[in-house]
Amino acid sequence: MDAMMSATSAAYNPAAPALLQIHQLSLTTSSHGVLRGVDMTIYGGERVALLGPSGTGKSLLARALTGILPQDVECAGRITLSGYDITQRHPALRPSAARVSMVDQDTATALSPLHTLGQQLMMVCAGAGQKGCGIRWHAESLLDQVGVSRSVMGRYPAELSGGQRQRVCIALALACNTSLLVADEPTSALDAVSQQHVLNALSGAVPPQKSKALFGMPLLNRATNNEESDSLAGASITDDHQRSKALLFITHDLRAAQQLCDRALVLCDGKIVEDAPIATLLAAPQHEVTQRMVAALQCEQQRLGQDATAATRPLTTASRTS
Ligand SMILES: Nc1ncnc2c1ncn2[C@@H]1O[C@H](COP(=O)(O)OP(=O)(O)OP(=O)(O)O)[C@@H](O)[C@H]1O
Repeated sequence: MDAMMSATSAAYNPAAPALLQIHQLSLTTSSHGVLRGVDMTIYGGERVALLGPSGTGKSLLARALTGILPQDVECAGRITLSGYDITQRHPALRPSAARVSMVDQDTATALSPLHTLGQQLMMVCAGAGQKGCGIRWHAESLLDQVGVSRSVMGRYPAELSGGQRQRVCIALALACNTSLLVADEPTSALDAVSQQHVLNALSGAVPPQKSKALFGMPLLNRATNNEESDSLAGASITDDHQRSKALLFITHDLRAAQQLCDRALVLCDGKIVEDAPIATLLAAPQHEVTQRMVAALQCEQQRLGQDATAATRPLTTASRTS
């Protein structure tokens, strides 16, 4: 029994300071080292953009978080989520608090063409513990949340637009009720209007923290005085892990990152080379790769006649347009 427990339960450290902590993560394919000692931290309530040139390993990093890496990719280092060590741990072997939901660019891999969207959503809701009539009610309320009409419940994926399908995938991710949502280029195949709907849905999926004063403050610091931290946060560290959600948004679209995220990480040559609030990163990029990305954005904005130094406009509410 003990052996079975240790095979299926991830080691838990209730004093872990962050929601997600990646320490010296290295991913090596049969041909080369993709990640070489990545360190990164995400706190509960944060919306973090992961930027970087094509082929630098952003999607592989996302797969390492979900626990489903390609077989030929070797993994070293440590990943902790909600206090659990999830390094190379299959989702089925993780406690629910340490699972990651993923929204991909390609909705075809996430949705079955043979089942209605209602069937698929209700199946996930049931798997996540909803019961009886609550299953349909919960599925429909998730569609409301991502701004898709409840009428899609009886339709098949092929009957929806790409943007609607992507938002249903966000609803599916929400149904899983995980603490970390990873969205890997969810808007790159969409037109501008659909992109905005998807960004709104993601924004509603991981709302900003209630108390801005606590935003981004490491929980470890909050915990130095337990009484004070409890009254400040209204919760213990463990409660924080359980309640707060975070978003990792992988994108090449700096404008989308600017709208949605509070902070950005830049991945290049196997490492995080820049980690800054998104407004700081756009105003004063430090690494040459970031400088190139920001220069490209400014060129595009000038071409479109927009103000290249426009302030960040974080999204706070999801639209209800279908
Ligand atoms: N299953 C695999 N087996 C071997 N190599 C792989 C595998 N998947 C990805 N790679 C390699 O890993 C590297 C990183 O790929 P990845 O898709 O993570 O990059 P990315 O930063 O997400 O790129 P993009 O921004 O273009 O999506 C690439 O060199 C890619 O060829």
